[in-house]
Amino acid sequence: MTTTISYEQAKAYYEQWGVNVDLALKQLNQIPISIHCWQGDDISGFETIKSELSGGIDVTGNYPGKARNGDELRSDLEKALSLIPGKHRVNLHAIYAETNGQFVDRDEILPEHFAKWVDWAKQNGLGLDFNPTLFSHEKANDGLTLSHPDEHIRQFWIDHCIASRKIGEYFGKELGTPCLTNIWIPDGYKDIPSDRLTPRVRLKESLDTIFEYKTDEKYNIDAVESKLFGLGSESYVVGSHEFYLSYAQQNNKLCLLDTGHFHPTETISNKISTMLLFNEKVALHVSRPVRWDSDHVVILDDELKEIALEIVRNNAIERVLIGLDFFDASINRIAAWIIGTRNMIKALLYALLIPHNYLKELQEQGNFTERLALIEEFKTYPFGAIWDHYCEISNVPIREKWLQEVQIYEKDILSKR
Ligand SMILES: C[C@H](O)[C@H](O)[C@@H](O)C(=O)CO
Ligand SMILES: [Mn+2]
Repeated sequence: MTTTISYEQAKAYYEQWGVNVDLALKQLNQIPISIHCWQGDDISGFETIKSELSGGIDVTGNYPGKARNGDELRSDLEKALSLIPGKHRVNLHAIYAETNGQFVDRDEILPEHFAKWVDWAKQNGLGLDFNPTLFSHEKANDGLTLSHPDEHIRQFWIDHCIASRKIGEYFGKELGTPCLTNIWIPDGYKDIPSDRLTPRVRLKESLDTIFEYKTDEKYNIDAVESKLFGLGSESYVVGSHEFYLSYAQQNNKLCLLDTGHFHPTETISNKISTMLLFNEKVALHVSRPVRWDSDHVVILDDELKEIALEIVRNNAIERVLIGLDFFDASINRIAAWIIGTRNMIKALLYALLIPHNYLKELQEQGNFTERLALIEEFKTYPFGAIWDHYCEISNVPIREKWLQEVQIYEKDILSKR
């Protein structure tokens, strides 16, 4: 069934307001979303000595068919990518190194351990992003890494982060698109600390040492990700938002905002404009916190739309690097990727179809009645027909038709694992 007629009608509704729908679709097509590989295997990774998931994060659910190795994970990602419109990126963690069964500790990982990912990314026209993994390891068992009182443990994680940035640089060189290498650490305390400063002094020193090793920004971009609390670090997290906001500013690094890493009613949409005013770029981990940093699959809710509106109306499409960060093991993992990523793209399309200049003018004039009336009316404009058209011209299934393909893949592939 074609959607052309309803698309033309829908387009006319938006064009009345001066919205150039064809241009919006072109812009949308150029926004890469960095899709996190770890939804595909519940953040297990491929290390020869596997540790339990730690770091104050948790994956719940036991849906069958999770990827057990690189080939399976790449095949699952390919399936998901084939059902998502646009050209995107894949975000890896260090635990996804492939070492041919040899034990390689985290401080010794090398670009060659990611050669299969790079070959695959080349074949599929994808960019790669990267994260050192400072959890699920015996040297992170007490929940402390770069701020650890023991200098040998700190050094181990410093070496891991430097090794990771070299891998990021290798990705950027090989793939012709810079890799975002993002450092997140779990460090914190369950109970009220007697000293908040000393661990932060150590974290700052560790980061300074990590960044003393210079990478070429053409190939590798560094980011630091904050957090408010985790499981077991409810009272204090060393790498708080203020810590990294200040660190990133002072050291010309990107500050990464994860939507699940703030107080439950605090939104990151309200932070983007300020951060854009004082920083060249901002990075995001879009997730969905339900009561806590639960990393539920991203849905098309008000906050997601508001994030997209902030990116689009502030002309910041190239300045906000959008990554996803959710993990749900209670549903088909490929469907999880598709639902979350399609929702992120839908939110961006929604934002691209709003007459922002007119709404901004209304605000300047103090015409809050018309501002509210239009914002609300645009919510029920025929957005779905434009989305369907975008899927159609992108050669991916429209509406829920992608689900059949996932069900077939589940029957043929996942159920046999
Ligand atoms: C896998 C983690 O979600 C990730 O590294 C980090 O970005 C995070 O958000 C921890 O809560
Ligand atoms: Mn995150």
